[in-house]
Amino acid sequence: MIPLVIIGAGGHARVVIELVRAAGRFNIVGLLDPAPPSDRILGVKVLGDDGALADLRANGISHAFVALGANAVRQRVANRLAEMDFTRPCLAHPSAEISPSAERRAGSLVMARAVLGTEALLDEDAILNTGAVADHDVRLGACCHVAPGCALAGGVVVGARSFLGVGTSVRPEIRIGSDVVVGAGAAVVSDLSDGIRAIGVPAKPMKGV
Ligand SMILES: CC(=O)SCCNC(=O)CCNC(=O)[C@H](O)C(C)(C)COP(=O)(O)OP(=O)(O)OC[C@H]1O[C@@H](n2cnc3c(N)ncnc32)[C@H](O)[C@@H]1OP(=O)(O)O
Repeated sequence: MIPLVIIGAGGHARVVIELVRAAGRFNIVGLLDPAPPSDRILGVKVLGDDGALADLRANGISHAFVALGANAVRQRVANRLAEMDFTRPCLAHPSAEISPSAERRAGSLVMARAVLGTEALLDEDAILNTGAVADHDVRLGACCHVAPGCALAGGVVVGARSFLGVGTSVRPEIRIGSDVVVGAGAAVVSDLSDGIRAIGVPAKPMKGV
């Protein structure tokens, strides 16, 4: 078992802890969080905040995973880990369906019962959450988050740090830019440019944004 430190102690981190235990490859040595809800989360000790990273690295811990839901924050912490020469593993729940031709990059996460299809890409620190489907040739950008139950048809592209709310459906070949937010239950049937917040069926930009 490879020792692993997890950054984060919130709801997302709790799901990651259970996923790591189910996958069986890593031994969680502790969590780092500046304001944890308690000093133990699902039995894992909180060791301090990010300030503990240097000591952990010096003591031979080489693997770390960022379990923070906020996309921009996750990216910032992941960059710091990379600078400190930590390895960010790709994690996947054993019940996930990952095509042998799909590509996953450092720090990416595939939750329970999610599907990553043929020649799909899950870029660095991106999240494919519980039961979400990213079908063939989908490209999920760095630090994006596809929430539970989303359905992305073939060839969809999602840019860096974009967030697709729970149950979003996306038509084939659609391009969603970077830093986009799509509201829960939306149906995306036309391209969305960078920075847009969109809701509804069909998805339209939110008023005043
Ligand atoms: C494991 C996990 O839990 S992963 C996390 C999953 N989380 C999600 O899926 C959350 C997705 N978030 C949303 O859908 C949010 O509502 C957002 C981001 C789209 C908008 O949030 P806010 O900016 O706070 O919007 P707010 O709640 O103030 O609503 C503004 C208006 O938009 C409407 N609205 C908000 N979200 C939606 C939506 N998804 N679809 C349709 N209408 C919506 C509201 O009814 C409201 O309408 P009104 O002005 O007529 O009253």
